[in-house]
Amino acid sequence: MTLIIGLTGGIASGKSTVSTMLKEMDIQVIDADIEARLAVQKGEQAYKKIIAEFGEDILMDNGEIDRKKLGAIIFHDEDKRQTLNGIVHPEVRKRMMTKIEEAKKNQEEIIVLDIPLLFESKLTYLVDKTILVYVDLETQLKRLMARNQLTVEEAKARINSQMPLVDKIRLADAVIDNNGSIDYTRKQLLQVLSEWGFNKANLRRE
Ligand SMILES: CC(C)(COP(=O)(O)OP(=O)(O)OC[C@H]1O[C@@H](n2cnc3c(N)ncnc32)[C@H](O)[C@@H]1O)[C@@H](O)C(=O)NCCC(=O)NCCS
Ligand SMILES: Nc1ncnc2c1ncn2[C@@H]1O[C@H](COP(=O)(O)OP(=O)(O)OP(=O)(O)O)[C@@H](O)[C@H]1O
Repeated sequence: MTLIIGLTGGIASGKSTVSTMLKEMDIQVIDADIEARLAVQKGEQAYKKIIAEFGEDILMDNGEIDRKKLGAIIFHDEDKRQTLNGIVHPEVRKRMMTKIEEAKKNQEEIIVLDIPLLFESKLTYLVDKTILVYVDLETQLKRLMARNQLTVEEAKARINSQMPLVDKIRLADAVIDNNGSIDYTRKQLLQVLSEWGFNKANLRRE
């Protein structure tokens, strides 16, 4: 039986940092952000629907969607965000389901679904266990501004478009505190996996 873990958090809380650690342990990670990018490439169904809703102004010269422009719109407008979600999320779900089926066929011990909006989008039915990567608001804001070179206002708009991280704590099976060092985060991850019956030895495929 494949154990399916849902890895979630908030924007810039450290999901990619944890998913890199998981990949280093040879665990397959399916990343919703990557699937969402693929789903809106030129020519895809979602691409066409986005242009129909948002107009050609959101395109770059090469015809691909200008993610910066679309982000500036949807992170400041709840209705438009819901419209975009309604177009993109079903495609992301389909793509993830296909990958889950493949991983199950390959008899993977564990697979991890990295889904930022796991709780907001009520996708927990896809997974057996959930891990929340938690940081406090101050750290989240600081790291998001630094990583994406955003102003305080831009960063706050993105954070406020998601369920507060503190509210996700009670919804998760395990919480990893990522306010500290990367090493401390790795230790907690190994601890959670070991509580669920996996250790370094049985994780690594020879
Ligand atoms: C708005 C878009 C174009 C911005 O692209 P950009 O390259 O700047 O950001 P990226 O896609 O890497 O997302 C970064 C983070 O933003 C947050 N985020 C993205 N979309 C949303 C959303 N609709 N609601 C809340 N948070 C979101 C997530 O934490 C995500 O990890 C893009 O995020 C998008 O198409 N979003 C809609 C699809 C979606 O919900 N993706 C998130 C997981 S399925
Ligand atoms: N423990 C840590 N100490 C210092 N910096 C960290 C730590 N964890 C993550 N970071 C940094 O914080 C930023 C956000 O981390 P990461 O990209 O892993 O978050 P994320 O949850 O995947 O973000 P998003 O969902 O927005 O893509 C990155 O610049 C990363 O290098």
